[in-house]
Amino acid sequence: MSELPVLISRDEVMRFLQNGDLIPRLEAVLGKFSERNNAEVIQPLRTTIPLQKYNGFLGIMPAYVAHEDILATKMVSFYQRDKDSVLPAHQATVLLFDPERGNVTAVMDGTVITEKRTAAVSAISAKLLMPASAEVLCILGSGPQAVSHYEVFTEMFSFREIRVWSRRRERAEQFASALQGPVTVYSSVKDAVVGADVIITVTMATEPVLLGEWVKPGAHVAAVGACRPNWRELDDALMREAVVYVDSREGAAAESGDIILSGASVFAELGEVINGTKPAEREKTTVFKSLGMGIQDAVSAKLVFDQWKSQQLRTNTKDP
Ligand SMILES: NC(=O)C1=CN([C@@H]2O[C@H](COP(=O)(O)OP(=O)(O)OC[C@H]3O[C@@H](n4cnc5c(N)ncnc54)[C@H](O)[C@@H]3O)[C@@H](O)[C@H]2O)C=CC1
Ligand SMILES: O=C([O-])C1=[NH+]CCC1
Repeated sequence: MSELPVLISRDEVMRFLQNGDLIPRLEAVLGKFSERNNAEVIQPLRTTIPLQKYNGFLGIMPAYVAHEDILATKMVSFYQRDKDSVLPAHQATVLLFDPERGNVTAVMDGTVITEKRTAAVSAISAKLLMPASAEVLCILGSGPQAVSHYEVFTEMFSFREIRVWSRRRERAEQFASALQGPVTVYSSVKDAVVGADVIITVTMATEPVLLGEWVKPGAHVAAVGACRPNWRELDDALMREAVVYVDSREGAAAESGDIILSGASVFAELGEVINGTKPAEREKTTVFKSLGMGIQDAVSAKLVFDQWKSQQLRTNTKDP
């Protein structure tokens, strides 16, 4: 009989998942994924169940990463909430398996994993694609993804100015006052993005909020929202003018309204740039269209579990 799985809480995931450890693992697995060797990385397209009655979805994201021997599945629910709703938009759980025996070894909070690994992947895109002299960062949206993006972007890069816009100004103000450093709140998207070198879109919009005519030539856009084939965050002009990078070509072709509805062509996967098989067109306007991948959750969950086990070992050796 297999042992019962351990339960790893939100606070523990927060403590164990540090960007410095996470980013190299994400880069490695994105590179492996783009090699398209099915014996190395297996990640079917996300299965998404619509919950029409509640204006939401349940996404199921299994993955196997052979070089690290990680088998995991994330289940993530996401909802279009009313402006005044206090319910969270996203909640997730990750199951980590023993790939040899087939039993679940750990059940852990996946909400923090989703927040941190998504932001870390956007930071990898910026490291590769943003202009060399990027000074102004603009964040559109003020939810948990805005917070995790702010955290990793300020940890990894140094910006002279950071701007935020949100659908409700008071939410943007709350976001700005809860953070460590100075952030300027804008009431209009146009004013927020004009002149920005890096723009992160982390909204729940279903229609374009960011227009190409406002985007500075050579800027880098990390487009993180709009994960349904009929949802948009960016307009056709931006999608067609920019060099478009994605996390997964298959995922983008099936799920990204910004790509499907604009007819934009995908230039490369981030993993191809990491592998050196496609160039990073830093001097051009670039869009990284992120949708999220099960392999990103799998490597994050393994890192959390390894840290959890090390902590258990330290505690047990202290208390004979
Ligand atoms: N690419 C990826 O791997 C992942 C993407 N996401 C996506 O990132 C986005 C942000 O996630 P959270 O911060 O958790 O969401 P959230 O719902 O907590 O925050 C979303 C923000 O968008 C704003 N917003 C909502 N509807 C809008 C509209 N129609 N127009 C403009 N702004 C609007 C809200 O006011 C809020 O500031 C979502 O689209 C989510 O699905 C989330 C997880 C992973
Ligand atoms: O990768 C992910 O977990 C998600 N992408 C869009 C909504 C949730």
